[in-house]
Amino acid sequence: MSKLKIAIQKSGRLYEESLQLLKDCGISVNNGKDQLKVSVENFPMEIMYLRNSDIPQYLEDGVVDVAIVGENLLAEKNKEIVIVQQLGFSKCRVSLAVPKDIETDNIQYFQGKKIATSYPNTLKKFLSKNNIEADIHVISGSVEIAPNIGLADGICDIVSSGSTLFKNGLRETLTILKSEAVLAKTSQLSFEKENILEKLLFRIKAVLKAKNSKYILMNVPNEKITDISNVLPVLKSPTVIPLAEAGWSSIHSVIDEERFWDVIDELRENGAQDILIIPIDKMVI
Ligand SMILES: Nc1ncnc2c1ncn2[C@@H]1O[C@H](COP(=O)(O)OP(=O)(O)OP(=O)(O)O)[C@@H](O)[C@H]1O
Ligand SMILES: O=P(O)(O)OC[C@H]1O[C@H](OP(=O)(O)OP(=O)(O)O)[C@H](O)[C@@H]1O
Ligand SMILES: [Mg+2]
Repeated sequence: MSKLKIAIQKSGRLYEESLQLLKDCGISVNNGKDQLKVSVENFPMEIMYLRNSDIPQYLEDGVVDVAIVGENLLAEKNKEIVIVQQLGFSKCRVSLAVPKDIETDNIQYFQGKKIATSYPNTLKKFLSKNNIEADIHVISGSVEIAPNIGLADGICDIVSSGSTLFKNGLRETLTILKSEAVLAKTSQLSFEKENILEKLLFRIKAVLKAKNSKYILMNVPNEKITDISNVLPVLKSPTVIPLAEAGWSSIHSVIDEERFWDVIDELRENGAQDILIIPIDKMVI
């Protein structure tokens, strides 16, 4: 029987959440120490631990079938790879930055300048789209140090919280692209493997949907049930259960994580009491 070969990062920014996602999908991973290839007992899958930067090539060659990788890296390597699902973690951006005493955010600043980066293709594409000619200096890490040691006038690198830029006296000026972890696949997957991928994707979607939603329940006077139901963004219609105390009901529903503070204010204004918000483990709709 076929097994889907999935690559995840061996160590680094993507490792923990990639592994956690697979575990949340019910895939039991028995990590042997320093084992780079692990088989899974309860799902037709084999896991390979690889360097993030090597993954696009392995995907293009079909050495691995699918992988969890940074979207920015796929943009940089520009290979024949299909993004199957955005995963919502390791969010960052690839940006240009300059020493903090340079006041302009104008891209013209970079005309004829030297820029250090680990993402030369992304940078080249962006500069040529904006008719800027610059001298690109490729380094593989610690890019933020380059202006301080006289290696470059600016940098192009990953920014997340911005603290690395700040600590190195730099300032973000222009964002080139936004990135998050994605599930990507090789362009030549067999029918059998596509089926396994479908099953995996079904589970991933249930996990992601649950992560972004909360179960909400509250007590409501019966005459307010309609008002409250109109406020709640529901899947179908809310569940209404009578309480032992006459004239009161308990309303249950699901709301988006992002919206719940706004909704809670409206619910209270409409007479809801004893509001509970509970995390959801999986959500299949
Ligand atoms: N500070 C950050 N915050 C959030 N996401 C990040 C951050 N830095 C990197 N990433 C994302 O995580 C991915 C992996 O980054 P990481 O630094 O762990 O590995 P790497 O240096 O690209 O690779 P390798 O595994 O080849 O050593 C990046 O491609 C990017 O998408
Ligand atoms: O905006 P921040 O939250 O400070 O994050 C940005 C930093 O994170 C990444 O480096 P990482 O720590 O992964 O080290 P690396 O260069 O060794 O990959 C990236 O290359 C930046 O240097
Ligand atoms: Mg890094």
